Amino acid sequence: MAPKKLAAGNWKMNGLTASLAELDAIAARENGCDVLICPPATLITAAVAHSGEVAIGGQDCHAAESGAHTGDVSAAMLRDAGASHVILGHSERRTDHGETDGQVAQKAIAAHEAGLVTVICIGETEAQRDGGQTLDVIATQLAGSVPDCATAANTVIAYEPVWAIGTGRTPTNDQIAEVHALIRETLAARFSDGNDVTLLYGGSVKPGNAGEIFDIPHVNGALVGGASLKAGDFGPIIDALAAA
Ligand SMILES: O=C(CO)COP(=O)(O)O
Repeated sequence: MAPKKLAAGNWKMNGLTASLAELDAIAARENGCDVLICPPATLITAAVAHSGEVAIGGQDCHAAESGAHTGDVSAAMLRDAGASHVILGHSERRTDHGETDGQVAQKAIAAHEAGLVTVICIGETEAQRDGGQTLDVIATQLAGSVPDCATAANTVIAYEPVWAIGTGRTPTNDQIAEVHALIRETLAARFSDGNDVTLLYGGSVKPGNAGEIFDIPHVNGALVGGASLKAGDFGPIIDALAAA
């Protein structure tokens, strides 16, 4: 089995009911590869009714099944709302909420138990890249954030350099290739089906740079923020992936 291609959109804290028109437009296309949209939790149930072949995911979940965790959402709740995927360990959660690799792994275990596919995010800060620590950071985050129950069927890894998110800056193709090769090598050594895990790149992916990024070895798709909010931007990214 080869890794599946996946075009994933992370709407972050954007989207009201009216935004589902964008999802309708994506669902109505001939997409030619797997597509996932992760709207805010408030929209998941409504999004599922609009999604057609497009998968719907959450943006985070709690590691516990239920309990006194005001404001949090469990993996079972996401599943119950119709989600099939959940993003975990996004750098905005690692930075804003102090999430650690160990916590991300616990959430991933809970998500897999609930039957969700996890999209586990890793990536270096600008200071870490400037300090020559990128590959060490990636290796540490992979070892700590990806649980032993991960398989190619229940896990997707997204490499998102923190300094490339929402900035319009992207690493060079060689820099992306170097990190993706390390991720592939690490997963292949640790998991029997590690060669089949879908690997995404994320950070300022746009219609204009998507084709070039999808030609990089071991890049099987993208996790797209801003450009996933409008079907007119996300559609050409999906097409570039389908054509890659
Ligand atoms: O963080 C991201 C996706 O999770 C990337 O965001 P942008 O595509 O807006 O840079």
